Amino acid sequence: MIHLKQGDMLAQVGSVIASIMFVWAMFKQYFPYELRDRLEKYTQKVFAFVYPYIQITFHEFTGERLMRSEAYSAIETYLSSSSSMQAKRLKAEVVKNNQSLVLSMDDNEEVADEFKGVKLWWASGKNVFKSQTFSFHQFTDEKRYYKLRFHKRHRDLIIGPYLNHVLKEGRALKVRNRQRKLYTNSGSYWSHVVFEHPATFKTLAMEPEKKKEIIEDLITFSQAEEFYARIGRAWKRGYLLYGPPGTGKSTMIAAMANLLNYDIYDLELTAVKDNTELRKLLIETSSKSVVVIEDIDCSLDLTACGGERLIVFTTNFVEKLDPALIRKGRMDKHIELSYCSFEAFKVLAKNYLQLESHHLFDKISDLLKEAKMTPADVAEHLMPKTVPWNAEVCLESLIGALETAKEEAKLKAEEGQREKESSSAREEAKEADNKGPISGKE
Ligand SMILES: Nc1ncnc2c1ncn2[C@@H]1O[C@H](COP(=O)(O)OP(=O)(O)OP(=O)(O)O)[C@@H](O)[C@H]1O
Ligand SMILES: [Mg+2]
Repeated sequence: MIHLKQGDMLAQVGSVIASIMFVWAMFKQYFPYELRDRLEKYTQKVFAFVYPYIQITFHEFTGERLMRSEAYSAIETYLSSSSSMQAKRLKAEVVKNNQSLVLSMDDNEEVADEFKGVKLWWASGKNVFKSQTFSFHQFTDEKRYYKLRFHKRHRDLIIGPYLNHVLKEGRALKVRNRQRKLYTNSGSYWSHVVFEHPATFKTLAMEPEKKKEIIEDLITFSQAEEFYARIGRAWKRGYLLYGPPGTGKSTMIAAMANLLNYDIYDLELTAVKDNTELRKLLIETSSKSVVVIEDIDCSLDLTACGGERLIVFTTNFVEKLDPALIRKGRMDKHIELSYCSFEAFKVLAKNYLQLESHHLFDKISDLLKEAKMTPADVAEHLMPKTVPWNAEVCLESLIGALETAKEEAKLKAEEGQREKESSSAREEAKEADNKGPISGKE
């Protein structure tokens, strides 16, 4: 209703203006210059009083090559949040691989916005051009735009802080809505697929304290653009994830990317010929991304890529890595992923079995202290095995496997002990042998 009224009012103002223009043209022909000049100034004042609004138009396509304007698309995204509440006609677009729907206002709609107590209006519209290229081919060209209208007394607030706020919010929303990508390299070229990994920190089996610390570190990094600029360091952070196979290193990388809404570049070093190729690949990575280098075993020059990147290395054998490679600055944060603890088991039990407690938990807690089992193996026992599904069967199966693992570990330890004893006995006998003939000679 409000929008219609505003439209009517504008139409009326328009016809009044047209009449004034006509009378003014007649007047200019018949009256002396001084009088005209004074009257012109006066009418401008009256005009500004009658219509005290400023309008700014943002066209969809700009520049000589008619590129889609970044400002237009940021405004479109920004308005999508308020327009879905206010506008009556909306356009729908599906993003994030058919998972979410983004609504934006349709042509010739108007929505109001408020900034620091000041009200302003955004209207969408389009110009339609018809062009005849061939005798029987007619093209219709539509050029869309947004028009921002506000009272002229708020000029400074709107042109400066408000428009900055709109562009910033719009870009941030776009990042949140975008479909993320998983890049892999074959040789020195990246190719990508849609990145859709369900892992989150919530489902990652790990001690809650350790998890919290990592999440805080990641979020602090992602918000630290100004800090890095101030201290004069590139906005990058290196993580080293180490631990045996199946302890969740790759899962954690997916959870990191999901937490920060970053793309993933999975760098396959064996496919890279030399440093020039490596540099090319790194330069081509985009910001807001995790560059992953799995099973790192050699030093690398990673100075080539720009800011807002996490670089994550993984290894199964941290003790074999060159200390120069893992020093802070290259790998700022070292995270150990290890065999399943009871805390980590509880996360898995909650995710897989929706169990917070169970009478078998105490037994499992004791067994996990004595038997080493990776979260991947524990998770395997918690997968549904019977129809109907039964949590106790899963827990019993895990207990059985833990007991076997404990037994094996015990046997291995005993065997190790026996080996040690027999080798020291051999050493002693050898020593005695060596001593024997010498003492005989004496
Ligand atoms: N900490 C964990 N939390 C939740 N699930 C886990 C965890 N660790 C392993 N898993 C499960 O086990 C599977 C294998 O784990 P993942 O690939 O992350 O191990 P990894 O440490 O990267 O092993 P590798 O050293 O062989 O690359 C995952 O798909 C996941 O389902
Ligand atoms: Mg892995």
